[in-house]
Amino acid sequence: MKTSYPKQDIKVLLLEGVSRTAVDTFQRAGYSQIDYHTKSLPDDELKARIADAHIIGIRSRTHLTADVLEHAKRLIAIGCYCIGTNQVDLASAQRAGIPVFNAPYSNTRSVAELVIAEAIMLLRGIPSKNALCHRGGWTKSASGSFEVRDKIIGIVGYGHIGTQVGLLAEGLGMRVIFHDIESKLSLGNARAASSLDDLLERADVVTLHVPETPSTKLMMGQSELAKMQKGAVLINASRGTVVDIDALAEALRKEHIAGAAIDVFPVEPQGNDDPFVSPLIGMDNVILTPHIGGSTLEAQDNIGIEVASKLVRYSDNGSTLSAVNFPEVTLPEHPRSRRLLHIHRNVPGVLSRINELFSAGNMNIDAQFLQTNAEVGYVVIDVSADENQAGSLRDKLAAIPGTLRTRVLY
Ligand SMILES: NC(=O)c1ccc[n+]([C@@H]2O[C@H](COP(=O)([O-])OP(=O)(O)OC[C@H]3O[C@@H](n4cnc5c(N)ncnc54)[C@H](O)[C@@H]3O)[C@@H](O)[C@H]2O)c1
Ligand SMILES: O=C(O)CC[C@@H](O)C(=O)O
Repeated sequence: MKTSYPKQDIKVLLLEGVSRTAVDTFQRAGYSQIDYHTKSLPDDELKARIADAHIIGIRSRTHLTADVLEHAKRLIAIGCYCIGTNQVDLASAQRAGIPVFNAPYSNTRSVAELVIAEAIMLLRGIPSKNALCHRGGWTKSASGSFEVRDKIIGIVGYGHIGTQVGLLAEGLGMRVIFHDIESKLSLGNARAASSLDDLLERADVVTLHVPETPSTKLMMGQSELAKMQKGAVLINASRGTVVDIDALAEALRKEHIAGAAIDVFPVEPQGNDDPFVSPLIGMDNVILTPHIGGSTLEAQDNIGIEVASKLVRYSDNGSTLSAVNFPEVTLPEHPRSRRLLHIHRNVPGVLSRINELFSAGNMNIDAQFLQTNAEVGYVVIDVSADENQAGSLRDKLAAIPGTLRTRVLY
């Protein structure tokens, strides 16, 4: 399909070693300018490269702050090749008329499998036994080792990952309780706890699956850790900001918490060559992993295709289905029409100004799609017009007060 801006001129910046399936997906769709990096970029370089990019793909290490987005003068879309989107200033992106896409389920199963494996390892006390064996020690004893069968797993955040963990845990004979701020359908025999405290007081394994938000920041602090049963274990594969890591280190030192598996940290290294620093280093009863909960080849390959396909679809067709910060519009193909995209601040009068423009030009609208949220309106207009008319329409649309962005797709 021919687009107003030739595809071969659309610059795609892919960072943090997203799967090569993303590159293949762009290439198959006719995009050839792909700037691929295996790492995240230092702030200065990120600002310099994003200034030129039309599409950017990142994982969790690249922070697209308001300041960085200020430099992104040509950017039309952002792809997070992961579930979490907390690393992007979603409100600033929206204000700039830039939709953000992610892969909401592609690594769910990978995280859930790791969590179950860690629950078994922690309840058996394997991390400490493993560490001691590596030092030439031998602790052949059942003391402090338990089956997971019939134990209670407490899931904090009963969303996509939390529910998968619950189902797998139930398959192992665990009893499942959960806490969520939303009312949730219990799967299998899972039961909602009456509160976070209730969950913490009852669970043998507490596992966290909440997003990074103001309400989850340090939600597991000193007092919450103290509410956990003595000898219980904690798993965090959500975000590093959710747990007060110093308080956790203290609870582990005091042996109130028997063990922990931590995949995410308040501060994570920028890349694989940078050092990892944490108060948990050296604790034998802690499994430390470098934010790889979702890092399986299956998950990463699927994420590469899923997010790249969403970006291609938006760039080629204007569809914003499943954007996380933007009005969602699913669009049919437009083989015989010019398609005009108009993104504006959601203030009164913009739509009537747009429609006035078309009636004044005596132009036939073949189809019109509109979706709004509190901040932004997204109108897509398919119109019978030649290339020049469409170009002049785009300029007139761009002049409407409140306009954030306009594009023409031919
Ligand atoms: N370690 C990894 O590699 C990895 C991989 C994937 C996802 N994650 C993280 O896991 C998080 C969860 O993923 P998901 O797909 O299950 O998300 P989700 O949106 O499906 O589920 C999150 C759940 O948490 C609930 N929640 C939000 N705030 C809460 C609060 N204060 N208290 C209790 N519940 C609350 C929500 O209502 C929702 O049900 C992601 O946001 C991401 O940060 C990490
Ligand atoms: O791949 C990543 O960097 C992040 C993985 C995970 O935290 C997610 O949010 O999906």
